Amino acid sequence: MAGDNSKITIKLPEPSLRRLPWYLAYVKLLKDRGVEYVSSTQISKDINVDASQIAKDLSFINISGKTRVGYEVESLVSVLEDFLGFTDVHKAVIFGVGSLGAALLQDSGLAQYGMNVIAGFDIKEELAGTFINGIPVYHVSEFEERQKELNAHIGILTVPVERAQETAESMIAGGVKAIWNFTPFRIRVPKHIVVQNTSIYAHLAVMFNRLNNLKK
Ligand SMILES: NC(=O)c1ccc[n+]([C@@H]2O[C@H](COP(=O)([O-])OP(=O)(O)OC[C@H]3O[C@@H](n4cnc5c(N)ncnc54)[C@H](O)[C@@H]3O)[C@@H](O)[C@H]2O)c1
Repeated sequence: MAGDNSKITIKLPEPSLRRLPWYLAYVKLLKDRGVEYVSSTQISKDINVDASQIAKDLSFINISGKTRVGYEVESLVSVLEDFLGFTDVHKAVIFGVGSLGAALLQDSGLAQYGMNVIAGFDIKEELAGTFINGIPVYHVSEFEERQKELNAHIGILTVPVERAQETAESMIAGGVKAIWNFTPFRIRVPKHIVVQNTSIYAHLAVMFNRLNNLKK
């Protein structure tokens, strides 16, 4: 059953936290198909994660299955979305509106996961005053002033690697509390700032490595 204290108050292990969005994507599909209940065994079969692991992961959030029928799909969707913070609106700004930054501005998928990108900032004068996907792009020099109204707590970092540290610092000076870092640079930040490094290339290395192991 869904409870009302399902927000992130519990500290669950990171591997479990990483699996929760998979469960969510899967149960959302079931919901769209009109399925009412799902068991951990069924989830396990379809997404290839051990059933006992699923039951354990879901025990961290405030939902329990019913004997024989399993979890109620609709409440599982809403409890997972709520727990993962996808129903909150996190306001974000993007620094570096180049090929990656502009692609992220185009991505409507972020909003579905609770990330509302409200502005882009770049050093290129010609980008200032333009809009991508309806989102305004400003010159970086305007950040502090704009931030008074934007009040974004998340900064998405897509500047060239050699600009990463200084840009992270100006984001923090402007009130950003969490940085989603797409650059390959390991930025240094004060302890209270959350940093999430994301690289599609890091996943490539894992894939290549597994592929090579297959050949042996
Ligand atoms: N994590 C990933 O999976 C992934 C994938 C592709 C690229 N990247 C990284 O993302 C970054 C951007 O890549 P790209 O291909 O979009 O580059 P790009 O050159 O197309 O875009 C970079 C943009 O940043 C702007 N910029 C430069 N200095 C700035 C500053 N101080 N403040 C604000 N904007 C500034 C530039 O004017 C440009 O528009 C690079 O660090 C790259 O290594 C990461």
